[in-house]
Amino acid sequence: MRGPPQILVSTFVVLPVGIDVQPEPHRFQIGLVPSDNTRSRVTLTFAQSIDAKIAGTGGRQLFLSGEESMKMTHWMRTMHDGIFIGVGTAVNDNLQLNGARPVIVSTCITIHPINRSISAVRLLPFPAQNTHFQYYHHPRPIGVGVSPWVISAPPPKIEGFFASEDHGEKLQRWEARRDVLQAASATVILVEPRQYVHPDLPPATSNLPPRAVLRSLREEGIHSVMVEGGARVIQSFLSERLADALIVTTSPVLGREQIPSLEYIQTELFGRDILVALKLLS
Ligand SMILES: NC(=O)C1=CN([C@@H]2O[C@H](COP(=O)(O)OP(=O)(O)OC[C@H]3O[C@@H](n4cnc5c(N)ncnc54)[C@H](O)[C@@H]3O)[C@@H](O)[C@H]2O)C=CC1
Ligand SMILES: Nc1nc(O)c(N)c(N[C@@H]2O[C@H](COP(=O)(O)O)[C@@H](O)[C@H]2O)n1
Repeated sequence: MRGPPQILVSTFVVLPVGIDVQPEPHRFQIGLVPSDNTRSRVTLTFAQSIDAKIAGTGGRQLFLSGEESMKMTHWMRTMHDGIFIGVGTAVNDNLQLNGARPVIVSTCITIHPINRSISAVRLLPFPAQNTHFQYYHHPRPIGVGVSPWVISAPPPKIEGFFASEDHGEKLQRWEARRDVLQAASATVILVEPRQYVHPDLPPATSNLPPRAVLRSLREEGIHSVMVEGGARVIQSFLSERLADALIVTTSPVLGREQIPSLEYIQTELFGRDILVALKLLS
């Protein structure tokens, strides 16, 4: 493939008049700076089935994209300064994330399976076994890894009715987890957690505030991020209207497992609609 696919050129690339598309990804400038230039620009992207699933039952990773659209996704990664995912995805998928600096958003504020772990080694399985870390430590011809950044916030001290008596312990666990990540080459970037509205109300969300996250990334020199998921990250970015562009791959499969197998027939564009034809196999 010579240069990025046309859809990415149309969406992102700003070229001076008369200049042809060049094959080196780093020569492209991402167009469309965000209106608020104190934060990184966001491309929100994910792959879904025709019944709008991005993951299988129990969060099982779905391999939705075909060869060509996965290549397109890899191209898109190289056109951004960072690839952004939630810790749910980092732990669930054995991802490579090649092409740009991976940025993982992770919080210890409320219960997450990772936070429940006691042992420092299990606090985040990501560094030890993940393919991306393996590339970083043992670069291979298919892609040299870049050490990941993890954005986090220490557990805040909650006062009032919902005060956590074990705050000291939680903080210690968070520090141990941070040390494990740093020892495995990750850079940990801190952001201010959300402020709770009232001390007598339970914390509404464990999420780190996306806008503050994007501001700190911009301060670190990340001008554009490709936000890949997972479900909760997509939801929180969309609900705060933090997407400058949206690229969605729709694959001709059904995500629901109880549906019998389907034979793929054809995909065709009708104007701006995508028509997918499938045959139900009895
Ligand atoms: N089809 C696709 O394109 C993709 C699918 N996936 C799938 O998504 C699933 C994982 O999704 P989730 O479990 O929802 O995890 P997630 O990857 O969305 O991570 C959520 C976690 O990130 C942390 N977080 C911190 N700040 C946050 C914020 N502002 N918004 C949201 N989360 C924040 C929290 O600890 C939260 O529990 C996996 O099954 C994975 O295979 C993931 C990426 C792409
Ligand atoms: N575009 C796309 N298509 C799919 O079918 C997917 N499952 C995903 N998921 C995202 O890509 C990551 C895995 O890709 P690499 O192994 O790094 O190439 C996965 O973790 C999700 O972020 N995306």
